[in-house]
Formats: sequence, structure tokens, C-alpha cells
Amino acid sequence: MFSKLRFILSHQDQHYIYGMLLLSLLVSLIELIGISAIAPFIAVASDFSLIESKTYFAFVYHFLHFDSPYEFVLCFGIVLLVFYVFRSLINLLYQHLLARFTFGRYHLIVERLFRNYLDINYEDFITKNTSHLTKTITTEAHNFTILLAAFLFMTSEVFVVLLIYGTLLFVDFKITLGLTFVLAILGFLLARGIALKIKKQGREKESHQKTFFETLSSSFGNYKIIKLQSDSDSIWRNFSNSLEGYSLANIKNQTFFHIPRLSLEALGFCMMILVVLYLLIQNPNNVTGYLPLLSMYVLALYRLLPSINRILDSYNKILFNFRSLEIIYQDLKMQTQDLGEEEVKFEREIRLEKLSFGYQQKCVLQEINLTICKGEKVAFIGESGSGKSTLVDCIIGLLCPQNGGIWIDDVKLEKTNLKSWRKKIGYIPQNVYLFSGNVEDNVAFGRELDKEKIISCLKSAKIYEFLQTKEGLETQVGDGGIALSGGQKQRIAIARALYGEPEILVLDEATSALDTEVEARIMEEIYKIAKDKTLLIIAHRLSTIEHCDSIYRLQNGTLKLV
Ligand SMILES: Nc1ncnc2c1ncn2[C@@H]1O[C@H](COP(=O)(O)OP(=O)(O)OP(=O)(O)O)[C@@H](O)[C@H]1O
Repeated sequence: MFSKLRFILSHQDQHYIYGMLLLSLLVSLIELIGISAIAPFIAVASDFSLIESKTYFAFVYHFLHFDSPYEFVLCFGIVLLVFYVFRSLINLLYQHLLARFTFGRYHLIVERLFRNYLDINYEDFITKNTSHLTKTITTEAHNFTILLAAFLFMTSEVFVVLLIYGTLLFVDFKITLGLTFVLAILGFLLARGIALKIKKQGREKESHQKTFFETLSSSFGNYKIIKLQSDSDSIWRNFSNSLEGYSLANIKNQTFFHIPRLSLEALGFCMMILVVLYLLIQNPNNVTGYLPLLSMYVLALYRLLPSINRILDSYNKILFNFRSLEIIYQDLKMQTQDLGEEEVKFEREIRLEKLSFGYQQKCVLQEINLTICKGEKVAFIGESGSGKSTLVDCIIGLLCPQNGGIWIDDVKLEKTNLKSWRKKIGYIPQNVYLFSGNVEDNVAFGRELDKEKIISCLKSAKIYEFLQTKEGLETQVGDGGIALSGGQKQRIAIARALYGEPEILVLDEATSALDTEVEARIMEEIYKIAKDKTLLIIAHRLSTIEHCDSIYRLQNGTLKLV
């Protein structure tokens, strides 16, 4: 756990934790003084003769020149009052710093996770489940902060317990060892019996949450199909089962959470009574003489029990949320792609030499040789699953060839220049994802807003006039572009691709979902737009590619000119 925590937290965070541990040591010392000071105060307040008989009282009394024992006890009381106010304030400060640290880590970890997800290889990304990524960012990061808070809280409480315990040992080791024996047995039983169960519940909770998020994203993503199937019951049942499992894990966990506290409280009360009985048996005639010792034990137990309780509580939280720590650790460890800033110039050609690529064990492209001249319009056809998208993803620098390579003019595509190459590409997919917002933001898609350029791209995509009949650039597209027709969505996607001023336009079955008439019109406009650009088209319908200069068919991992 510690190595994972060290990996997740920055050096600064680790220093902060050490600082917090030191502060918690100070808080524990103050707690100890708070407990130890009350017994002598009660003793001296009930018996003024102690001022002379106890050397430490006598020393303070004479050193500070008190006029009467009454004045001495009064001052002692005032000092204690101030001290207890200070104790509360420093505790409050500690709790505040603890909360600030743990919840401050939440946004840092979420930021790091999101950055990592954005920077991993495209190849790694497509193996990930997006609902897992959403779950990690929303839920696991939150659970991790609970674990972190519990860890720090537990450490500070351990200090408190150790210090109080050390003092009790010093005061009366027989009683203290007796108490320890009973407590140790109970602690062992609780740790053995309950810890495993709580860890298991943590895993169950995570697994149900996974199904819960997956069902959510697949249901909203396929809403139309669900409506058509008119069978939302099975989906609902799946959702309800995962929710039920999640709730059950939480219910069990909450119940188990209370077992340590209740057992400890019961044991604590019993032990207090046993201590009184023990002292009575030891010295039946002088119980009042044991009053300070008794009050110290009572106060120590009063402080120890909640502390031990909180330690167990924190320990349970750590166990319950341990899976989140592992998930975050794994996801932050994912290899990110560090791309260089080298410029690549595309003046003449794109050349593929003996390019091979496969997913896991499956070889999809075998030793492909191909030259695409600048300005050429190239189409790729082939059966579904023949590898057209894979080939184009290699050309546009999303997938890295496993053998062979790609040369732009005479420069090989590599990590150092991939960024510059990708910037030259405008990609229009078959499934356009428009997010809920206006047209302007959808076209710019996170890039700097330039209204003139957006209008020009919308004009090129032949959608500007239509938008003028609505609210222009401010027209709302609805979630997933639901307020637009398929053709209109595709035109927004074209404008989005053009906004990056690409040198190469890539259409991955971009118009195959449209009817032939709309497709023909859009394709005609795309050929016009791409007059001076290189155009790569993946298509099923031959009518789409009739204006292309070359058509290649992919079959059994190889490429043939048609
Ligand atoms: N992420 C992936 N993991 C494993 N295999 C994959 C992955 N993506 C694609 N494949 C496999 O690689 C092969 C080529 O897929 P690709 O999508 O390139 O074909 P395609 O010709 O574009 O198909 P379509 O015309 O149906 O879009 C297919 O057999 C597919 O199952």
C-alpha cells in the first residue's frame, strides 16, 4: 500500500504528510498532557497538604511565590482552562489541514487521471472501457480521498493511543497490562473476523459499480434501439441488480463498521468497573486515596476508547476503499505517449513500406507498400473487417506500425514528429459525436475560437445558410446532435475537420449512413473542398469514390489497386 501511495502522491504531498504526522504527534502530546494534568489538579484541589508533600508542587509553589495554597490551586485551574481551549483549537486546526489536504488531493488526482487518459496511446485507449474511465474519475478518485483521510486520521490516533498507553504503563503497569491483554484479544478477533469481510465487500461494491456505470452508458448511448426493442425491462433489471448489490455491500459494510465500536464500548465499561473492583480488593480501606489514579484511568479510557474506535473505523475505510487505490495506481501507471515537437513537411508523398499491423495476436495488415502523392484522391474498399480503418489509422498516425514504416517525403514518421503530422489531418468519421452546446463550440471543439474561420468552414460545408434560418453560430445542436438531421450533423463534422486547416482530409465511411441523394451532394462538396488537398476515403458505395484517382482493395491483409 505504501509504495502505491508514494507513487500516486507527489513529493510535495509526501512532505505535507510528514508535516501532518509531526503535527499529529504534537496533538497527541497535548492530548496526553490534557489527560495527565487533570489527576494532579483533582488531587491538589481535594488535599492542599500535597503542595508541600509533593516535591514538584512545592517547587512550583515557591518558585512562583504563591501567597496561599488557595491561590495556587486557582492559578492551576486557570492554566488548565486556557490549556483545554488551546487543545481544542489545535485539534480544530489539525482537522482543517487534514480535510484541506485530502480533499485538495481529489482534484489533483482527477486532473492527473484525465491528463493520463488523454495522453495514452490511441492503441491502449481502444482497449479501455470508457465507463471504467468515467467511474475511475468520478467514484474511485473520491474513494481514494476517503482512504487517504482515513490513513492520516488513523496514524494520528495511533500516536494518541501509544502516548496514553505509555503513560498508563508508567503509572500502573499491572492494571495496564491486564487491560492490554483483554483489548489485544478483542482486537485480534475483530481484525481477523471483520477485516476480510470488509475487504470482500469493497471488491463487491466495485464490481457492482462497474456494471452500474456500464449499464448507464450503454443504455443512454443506445436509447433509440432500446425504445425500438420496447424491452427496457431486462436493462432495468440488470441495472437494478447491480444497484441492489451495491447497496447490499454498503449496508453490510455499515453494519460491520459498528461491531468494533460496540464491542469496544461494552468492553471499556466492563473494564472500568473491573479496575474499581480491583482497587477495592487491593486496598478496601483507602478507596479515596485511589481517586486521582481512578480519575486518570477513567479519563484515559474515555479518551482511548474513541481513539481505538476511530483507528478501527479508519482501518475499515482503508480496507473498504483499497480497491480504489489499486485502480488509481494502475491507471496512473499507464504508459503515456510523449510526442516530440519536430515539424514534418508534406510536399510530395506519403510512402508506406512493408507496413504490418495486428491487434493482439491477430495480423490485420501484412507488408503493405503504397505511395500516395500530395493532392491525390485515394479510396480504400474491401469487405467489412478487412482492415480499411486500421490502415487509415496507421497512415494518420494513430496506430504505430509493428513492422515497416511510413515516410512523409523522406522523413520517417516517429514519436518525435507525429504531433506535427496529426495536425495536418482533418478526420470525418461515420459516427459524428456532437456534444450538447452551440454550433460554434462544436466546430472549434476545444480549439481557440475564431468566428470568421468558423463561418468560412460552415460555408464550405454548406450548412451556414441553414444555420442562418436558426440562431446562426448560437444554434443549439442538442445532446449528441439530436436536434440536427444526419446530413446536417455530417456537415458540422466537415466544418470541424476543416477548422484545423488540414492538408489531408480523411473520410471513414463518413457518408455511408446518409441516403444516396444527400450523400451524393455532400460528396460533391467534399471533392470541391478537397480540390487542393489529399483525400483518403474509406467507402462501401462505389458511387462515393467515382472521382478518386486511385482505388485500392484490401483483402487478406494485402492491398491491390483496382
Ligand atoms: N481494437 C481492436 N481490438 C482487436 N481487434 C480489432 C480492433 N479493432 C479492429 N479489430 C479487428 O481488426 C480487423 C480490421 O478491423 P477494421 O475496423 O480495420 O476493418 P474495416 O475494414 O475498417 O471494417 P468496417 O468496414 O466494418 O469498418 C477486424 O477483424 C476487427 O475485428
